[in-house]
Amino acid sequence: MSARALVEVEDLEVVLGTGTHRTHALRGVSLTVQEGTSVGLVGESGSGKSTLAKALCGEVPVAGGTIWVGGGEPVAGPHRHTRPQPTMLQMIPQDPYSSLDPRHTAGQAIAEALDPRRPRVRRHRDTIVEWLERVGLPAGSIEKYPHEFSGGQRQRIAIARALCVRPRVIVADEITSALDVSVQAEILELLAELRVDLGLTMLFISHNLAVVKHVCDRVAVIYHGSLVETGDVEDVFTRPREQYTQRLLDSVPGAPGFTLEGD
Ligand SMILES: Nc1ncnc2c1ncn2[C@@H]1O[C@H](COP(=O)(O)OP(=O)(O)OP(=O)(O)O)[C@@H](O)[C@H]1O
Repeated sequence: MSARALVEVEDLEVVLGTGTHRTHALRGVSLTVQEGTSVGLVGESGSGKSTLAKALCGEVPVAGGTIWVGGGEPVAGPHRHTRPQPTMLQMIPQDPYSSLDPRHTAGQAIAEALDPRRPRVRRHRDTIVEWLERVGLPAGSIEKYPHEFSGGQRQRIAIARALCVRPRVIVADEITSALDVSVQAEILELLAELRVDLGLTMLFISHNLAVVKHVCDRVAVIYHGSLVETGDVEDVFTRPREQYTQRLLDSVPGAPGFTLEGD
């Protein structure tokens, strides 16, 4: 693992399902995420983006290859399958409607992340309020239940839950796809601010190339389970080397030179 790499994936193979539903979801994937950078992962639906995110979090079995998160021993590799330390890597879930337990208040949700063995709101009140405010929610949100929040507010709670343990790496898998277009930009703006404040390293998965261009320094293009092109986001999007990347860029309305609103 190179000196500043926080995530390193080497020759990763993932096979999902059984029998006729068996899919070779990742084939020989190698990827490095350097500390402090934001790497976008793009590719069409079914190309393997979520599978790679899950493999990093230890949520799918690895059939071959090795994953390191934060150096030291690999988290996944031959005869080894563990989850990264919560303080090393956290995932922000895609759907804030299903990721929060409807029976738990926002305060409880954050307390569970902070202290899974003793998730007492009273004990962690100050830290919980600090995180609620940091993600743009009032302190009074601590007593409220998920159904009392909008989708965007729920995603703010999910972000607070992921970041309150101060992970060094964040995996964000389509974190705005379940939200109204009007709040998507607000959530991305919040994530960008927190990333700078906390010096986070990020793997950012999105089918929206304009958003990736806005949020990421580097990009990796995945096609049928294999990485076909990796590089500086500006270079790859303006001078793609691979035909598949060009096709992906051509599928964006208005490409080339596509922009995000306000970009
Ligand atoms: N549990 C499973 N069993 C069998 N095949 C699966 C399973 N989960 C995913 N797959 C298959 O693995 C491949 C990669 O899926 P994955 O969800 O990683 O793609 P994706 O790029 O994230 O797609 P999307 O953009 O639609 O979320 C797809 O062919 C998918 O059908």
